[in-house]
Amino acid sequence: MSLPAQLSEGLELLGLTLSPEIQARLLAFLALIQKWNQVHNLTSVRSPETMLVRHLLDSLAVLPYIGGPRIADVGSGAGLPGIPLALARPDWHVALIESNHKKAVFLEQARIELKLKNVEVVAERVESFHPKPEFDIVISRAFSDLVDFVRLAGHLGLQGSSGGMLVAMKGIYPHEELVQLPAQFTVEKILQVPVPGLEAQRHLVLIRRA
Ligand SMILES: C[S@@+](CC[C@H](N)C(=O)[O-])C[C@H]1O[C@@H](n2cnc3c(N)ncnc32)[C@H](O)[C@@H]1O
Repeated sequence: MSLPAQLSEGLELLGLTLSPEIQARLLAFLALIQKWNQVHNLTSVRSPETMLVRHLLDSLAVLPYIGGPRIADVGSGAGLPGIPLALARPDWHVALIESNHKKAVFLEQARIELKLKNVEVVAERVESFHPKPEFDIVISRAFSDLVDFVRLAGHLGLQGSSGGMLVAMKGIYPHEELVQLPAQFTVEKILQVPVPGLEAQRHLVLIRRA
């Protein structure tokens, strides 16, 4: 199956309707990661078909469970899940927070090449970033355990009265990490999210201030 056909089938299975133009831009993002991967090690995933599942569909699978309009992607790496979310929801503002210089340069290049007007690249450590207003959703994938996530990034969305939420994208159900969560945070929901073509499990942990 061609890559565009694989993407449109995956989106259909996720129940997402994205225009042909947005689908083409999602594939352009994958092509950009592949190009940079030849020189810089942005991701260990090499095949475009596997990247499509593990990077695009996995990122987009969270869409039904989150709302905008202000999203922070903590430890964004190659822009995951932030860039697919920004492409799929042009009316949201997405901040990609990444402390590694080489990866932040890639993110800036992706922002320019993909003409992502709704993306901001924050090339610093998340704990030093104190934006106003806060974010509605603070999301991370493969960033840290839950305790460090709330410790380092909680201030981005849970300080004020805005009712922000932290969303951790986890693999298997994170029993041990949940037990260690400080009492000032409460787990609102844990959802098992199916990702088309992904064998591994994906859980979303939704956290609010207690
Ligand atoms: C394992 S990668 C995950 C990247 C991406 N989220 C993904 O799922 O492919 C974790 C990223 O977090 C970044 N990172 C680690 N500590 C950070 C911090 N304190 N502030 C911002 N970024 C950080 C690292 O540079 C790295 O790119």
